[in-house]
Amino acid sequence: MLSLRPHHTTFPRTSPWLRWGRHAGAAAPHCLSAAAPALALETAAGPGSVSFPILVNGCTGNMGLSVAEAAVLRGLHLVPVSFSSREKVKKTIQVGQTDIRIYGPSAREDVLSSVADEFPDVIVVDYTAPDSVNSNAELYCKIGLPFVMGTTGGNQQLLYKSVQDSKNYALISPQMGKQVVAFVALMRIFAEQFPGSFSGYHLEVLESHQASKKDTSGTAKDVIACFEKLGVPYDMNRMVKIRDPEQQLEMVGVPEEHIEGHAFHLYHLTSADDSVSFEFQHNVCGRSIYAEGTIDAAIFLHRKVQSKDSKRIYNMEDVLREGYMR
Ligand SMILES: NC(=O)C1=CN([C@@H]2O[C@H](COP(=O)(O)OP(=O)(O)OC[C@H]3O[C@@H](n4cnc5c(N)ncnc54)[C@H](OP(=O)(O)O)[C@@H]3O)[C@@H](O)[C@H]2O)C=CC1
Ligand SMILES: O=C(O)C1=N[C@H](C(=O)O)C[C@H](O)C1
Repeated sequence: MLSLRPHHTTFPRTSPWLRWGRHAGAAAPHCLSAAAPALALETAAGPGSVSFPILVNGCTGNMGLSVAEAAVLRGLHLVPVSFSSREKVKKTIQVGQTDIRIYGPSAREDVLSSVADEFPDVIVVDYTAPDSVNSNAELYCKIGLPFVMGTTGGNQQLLYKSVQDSKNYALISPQMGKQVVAFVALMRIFAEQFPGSFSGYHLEVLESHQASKKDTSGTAKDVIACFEKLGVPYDMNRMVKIRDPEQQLEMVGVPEEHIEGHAFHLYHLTSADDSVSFEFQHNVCGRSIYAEGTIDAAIFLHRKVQSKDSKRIYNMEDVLREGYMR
């Protein structure tokens, strides 16, 4: 059975990708082709450690909740509000000692304006859904709330334009896992140093995520852009996106306990005459790598805002370059 487990150590006689393609590729599913907020804050900051208010949008979801929990553990003040795409949501979510009240879309602007007044040094973190990236970002920019955008998708060009035009501060990255960010940076440098060096090669890309993931991997798109600079054209429609839990267990080798939260990526390059092949993988189980990276990103952005840095838009590579790699 094909296994792409992260700790896979034996060198396969044929590449996992080829075996996968032969047995599974054809069957792979083409899943994608208002009221003022309560102000009680929680902090566990020790003496000397940095602390500031953080508002996590998307706390009803997996990443939002993980980031809120990580924020409390890192001693940040969790602002007790978050939002939902649903109007009729009457809900609070408990994170540590804090009850986070969930508001519907129509309350967003009033609640966020109150937050901006009450917590002038707040950093917003967004882990919502691809179709809310642009409207959320526009609102943060309108109110002047610095934000970390972890949500993937949306119109990325428009996202950058909204921040540029408003002169707001933002850190935007489809990948917050610092070691994965370092890998993508390496691929970018590789492509810049040796453009066209893989001309004539053929690329196959596979990504597997939990069934609830709505979009194509934003990280895979960034890595593919590097392969294109290396001389390998790629049609995004060819990407194999696995969202079916059974296939993930049996063919991808995702551990059962991580079917609901994993991100496995495989890039396979073959020379025109099939005599040479390269393979790159990054396989993540769970979400802690992203939650930790997001808190580092928020701390980084908070420092930039406080120091009134002239640069306003950042990514995770900026965070790593300033010493947050660990
Ligand atoms: N940058 C990175 O490193 C990572 C990025 N991601 C990205 O983060 C995003 C979220 O992922 P994940 O947490 O797994 O997804 P989930 O589906 O688990 O959670 C998303 C949550 O967003 C809420 N939501 C949807 N629309 C809105 C809106 N307009 N305003 C406020 N809340 C909204 C939904 O709640 P409701 O139904 O109540 O509206 C839902 O609970 C995805 O784009 C994913 O690709 C994920 C992991 C790492
Ligand atoms: O939705 C996810 O889970 C993930 N999304 C990000 C992406 O689309 O690149 C990062 C990681 O793959 C997990």
